[in-house]
Amino acid sequence: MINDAPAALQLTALTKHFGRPAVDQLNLTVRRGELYALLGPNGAGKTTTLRMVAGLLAPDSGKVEVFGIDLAANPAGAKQAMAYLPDDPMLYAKLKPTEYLEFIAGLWGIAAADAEPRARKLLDWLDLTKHAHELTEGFSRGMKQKLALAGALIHEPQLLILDEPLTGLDAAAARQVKDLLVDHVNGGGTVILTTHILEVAERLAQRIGIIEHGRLIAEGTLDELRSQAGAATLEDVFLQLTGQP
Ligand SMILES: Nc1ncnc2c1ncn2[C@@H]1O[C@H](COP(=O)(O)OP(=O)(O)OP(=O)(O)O)[C@@H](O)[C@H]1O
Repeated sequence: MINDAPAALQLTALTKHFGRPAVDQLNLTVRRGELYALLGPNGAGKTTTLRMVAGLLAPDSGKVEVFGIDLAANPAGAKQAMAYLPDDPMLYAKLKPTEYLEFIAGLWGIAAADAEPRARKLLDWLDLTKHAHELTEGFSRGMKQKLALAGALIHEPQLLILDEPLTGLDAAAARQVKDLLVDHVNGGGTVILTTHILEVAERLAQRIGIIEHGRLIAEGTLDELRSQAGAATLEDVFLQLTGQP
């Protein structure tokens, strides 16, 4: 049962101000084996939250724990267990996908003999094998997004943290990425993602959190959210809770 599973990610009173609060005393738990969708209007604090979880932005206060490891006390240990895919991933234009993945694997200290089959499997999975020998500078946005995802997965992290992973992907690419995420969770892994595509949250997430002004204003399964709000669809729940017309 997911509800009884230990926490993969635990945020306690996480806070970040940029002049005004972007993330405000945020408490959030994602259980092991869960796909958790974090929704919120523009500027709600989703990306700021994920960047703090990934260790790219220091919180003003509060705590991030990844599988019980305190990110501030043991950043290397916490980061080993997770992967972060930003919404505008950076690739190296002059590398080919295989070279890129081997380079990232090298940063994680993965031996070439282990990295090579993993890279091959990921490229295959994301339908990039036919582009394996092309420079990434010629890649479309969707191809770059998929390669960045492969790079995030190369060290076989248990926790995937994904900021808008499906934006800009065509239907086939979106399906590949969704299948990969579902597969990760079915294999015992954990995913937290942000999305503005409510259908993605409805179809993929075991639990959904809605954040506004840096605070969690609702959380639950799709059915729980619908019945709490007395609304028929997630879109109705979302617009009702975030006070949008
Ligand atoms: N580096 C920064 N400097 C100043 N303000 C920032 C910075 N990063 C984020 N903010 C502010 O923090 C707030 C939260 O932004 P954040 O990007 O986390 O929102 P979001 O929920 O991811 O929004 P979106 O859905 O539009 O991507 C916003 O008011 C934003 O302007």
